[in-house]
Amino acid sequence: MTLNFGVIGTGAIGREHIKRITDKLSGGKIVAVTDVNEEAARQVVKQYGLEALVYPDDKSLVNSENVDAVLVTSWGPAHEQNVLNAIEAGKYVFCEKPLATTAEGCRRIAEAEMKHGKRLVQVGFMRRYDSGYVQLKQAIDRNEIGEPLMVRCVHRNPEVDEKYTTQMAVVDTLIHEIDVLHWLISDDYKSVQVIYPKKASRAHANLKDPQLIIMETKSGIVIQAEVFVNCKYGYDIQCEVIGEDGVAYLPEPASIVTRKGAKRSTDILVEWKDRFMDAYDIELQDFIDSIIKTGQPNGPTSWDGYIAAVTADACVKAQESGQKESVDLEEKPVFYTGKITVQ
Ligand SMILES: NC(=O)c1ccc[n+]([C@@H]2O[C@H](COP(=O)([O-])OP(=O)(O)OC[C@H]3O[C@@H](n4cnc5c(N)ncnc54)[C@H](O)[C@@H]3O)[C@@H](O)[C@H]2O)c1
Ligand SMILES: O[C@H]1[C@H](O)[C@@H](O)[C@H](O)[C@@H](O)[C@H]1O
Repeated sequence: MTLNFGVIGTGAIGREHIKRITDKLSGGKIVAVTDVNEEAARQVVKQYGLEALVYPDDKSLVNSENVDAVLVTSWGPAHEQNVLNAIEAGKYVFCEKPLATTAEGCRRIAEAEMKHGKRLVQVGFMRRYDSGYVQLKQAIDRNEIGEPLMVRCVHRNPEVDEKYTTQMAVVDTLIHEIDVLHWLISDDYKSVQVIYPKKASRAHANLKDPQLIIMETKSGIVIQAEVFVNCKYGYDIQCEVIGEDGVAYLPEPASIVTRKGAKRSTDILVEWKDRFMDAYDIELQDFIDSIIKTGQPNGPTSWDGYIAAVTADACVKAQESGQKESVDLEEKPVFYTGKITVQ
């Protein structure tokens, strides 16, 4: 069986996913595309030689009989409606982060999915598929460093444009750590706090950058996460888990080491799409395979999207208040507690 995809949003990551489904992965085919900029969608069909129709809007694409699964790679504020339309049509959906820009929006998606009665949605939290994070989780789960006490992590981008706001440091960037860390340490967030260090001179006038976010979990683990989106030197993701008996580090991407001119050096990546290239491949292949084999997606759920959004909302509140803010999560519905096994 082939899973026929309709893509909403043919911008940067939309094109990346279209390329990987077409050229690298198995079991999926792009049959429909749409973008508010229709010309951009036409261009993508031409550029990648797709046998795909261009639809005038997301609703007509979602309702097309040819489309089995919808790939949502539009701007964040459009995601909620895109996903709700897909659920209403009974279609599978792979939605890039954020699932919705508010916790209420994620809740509405989870309600609609539960009402449908079967899992349809997977959220693009690709770090759970990154081999480095997977190894780190295995080390923690095998008790190799003892009980985790603290986590230190870094999320640095070389630069951002003028549209990037102080809030986006949380809802667009930290959201990856918010998702992957509670999965990594199998704990829930209790409170968050945001500290603004001295502002980087390269950050534009309205952007507070860098930011230090402190998150405390229910069991008392303290996480220090740095977001610095004008670091200039590269795209740098670091994570260090400090346990009772030892410390475990997220592996650095493989790179050759050179010795030259009295220096020993390794490269640092610059683009986000290169840093998690394999993880994007694996997450989308898992989406395709699990649907074909089990009739349901297997990866991060709408409820994971909801947890991330509630935590992000608390961080935004903390950005404004300067105080510690609580993370108030509803209890996970039974619908989202099971794990599907892909043979
Ligand atoms: N997982 C990751 O690491 C990762 C990386 C990059 C982007 N993203 C997420 O993917 C999404 C897209 O990001 P991007 O960098 O590709 O942005 P982008 O601006 O390059 O592309 C977005 C595209 O969506 C189109 N669009 C917007 N609203 C639409 C709508 N309602 N219907 C149809 N088309 C619409 C735009 O015209 C644009 O072509 C964002 O939510 C972003 O956070 C995730
Ligand atoms: O949308 C991008 C993407 O999610 C990257 O992984 C992150 O590093 C950037 O900060 C964000 O703007």
